[in-house]
Amino acid sequence: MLRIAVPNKGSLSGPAAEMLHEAGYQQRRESKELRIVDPENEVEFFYLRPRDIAIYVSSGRLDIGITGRDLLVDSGANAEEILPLGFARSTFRFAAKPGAVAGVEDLKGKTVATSYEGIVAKHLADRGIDASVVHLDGAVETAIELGVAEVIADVVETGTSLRNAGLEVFGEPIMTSEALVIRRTGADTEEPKVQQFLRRLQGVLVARTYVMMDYDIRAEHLEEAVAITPGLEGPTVSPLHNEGWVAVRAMVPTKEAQRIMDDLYAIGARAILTTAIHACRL
Ligand SMILES: Nc1ncnc2c1ncn2[C@@H]1O[C@H](COP(=O)(O)OP(=O)(O)OP(=O)(O)O)[C@@H](O)[C@H]1O
Ligand SMILES: O=P(O)(O)OC[C@H]1O[C@H](OP(=O)(O)OP(=O)(O)O)[C@H](O)[C@@H]1O
Ligand SMILES: [Mg+2]
Repeated sequence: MLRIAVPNKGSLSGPAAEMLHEAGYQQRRESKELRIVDPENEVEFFYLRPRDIAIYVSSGRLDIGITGRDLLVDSGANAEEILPLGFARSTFRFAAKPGAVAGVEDLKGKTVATSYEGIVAKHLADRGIDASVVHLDGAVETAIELGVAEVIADVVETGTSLRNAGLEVFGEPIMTSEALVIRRTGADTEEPKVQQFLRRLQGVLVARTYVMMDYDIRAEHLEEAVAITPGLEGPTVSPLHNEGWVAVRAMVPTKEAQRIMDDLYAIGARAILTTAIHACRL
């Protein structure tokens, strides 16, 4: 039975459970449940604190975990990312009162508050900057107002929390993060059960990012049309009853669907339709 760690709280937990559900796995019904068995898929899910997941996976007791890249790096655990999942996207950045700090080189002798001590201490050490790091559990933005630190390093998504606290980012992002599937470093990812799990999640990712596009076009414009919609392995082309015309079917990225429809229309395609993909195995 495959043993998988899933975040039990915070920004990762809802989207992770939703993705697993879309991939056909049973998920817990109550937020207090700490583990469930999905006998049909031969998987056991453990609901753990996101921060602890890399540690469990590195111990080898759990086969796979879902966590954030920033949490993985911060933990220093012996685990590696095997599939990025595209949600909980964020950057990790320094911030301070406007004008208080010119750049990272200015941090010498200052105090930095953060919940990600591992990332910050390494970032400073790599640059030979001697600054103090204070660990706080959360709501780090308030640390400056309350005099605990001059600088913070925290997760930034929209920047709203920083703005509300009257703070500004400075320097380059320390890292960019998103949710990941992780595995113990060096563990065999070719194992059939692991591969099946990854293929299912990849199916969800593809279904979320692609739509199926169908259209009719005169055969003499087919090559031009195929250049616009190359599909994954190549589009399906079928003859139409109406001589001189063909029907084309190809997957296209959802974000580009409207632009692609305009381009196809411009070269003479008609009856251009898109349909959602509910599940897929590439
Ligand atoms: N506002 C956000 N937008 C996107 N991702 C976020 C956001 N806040 C946290 N994350 C990501 O979620 C993960 C942190 O999960 P965790 O559950 O510890 O934090 P949280 O969502 O801040 O929850 P908590 O309420 O426990 O602080 C990290 O990978 C982080 O990058
Ligand atoms: O840039 P934004 O869109 O504002 O998002 C970033 C904020 O979201 C998270 O906070 P959370 O609500 O989890 O509280 P926490 O600081 O206590 O973890 C994170 O720690 C930032 O504070
Ligand atoms: Mg938080």
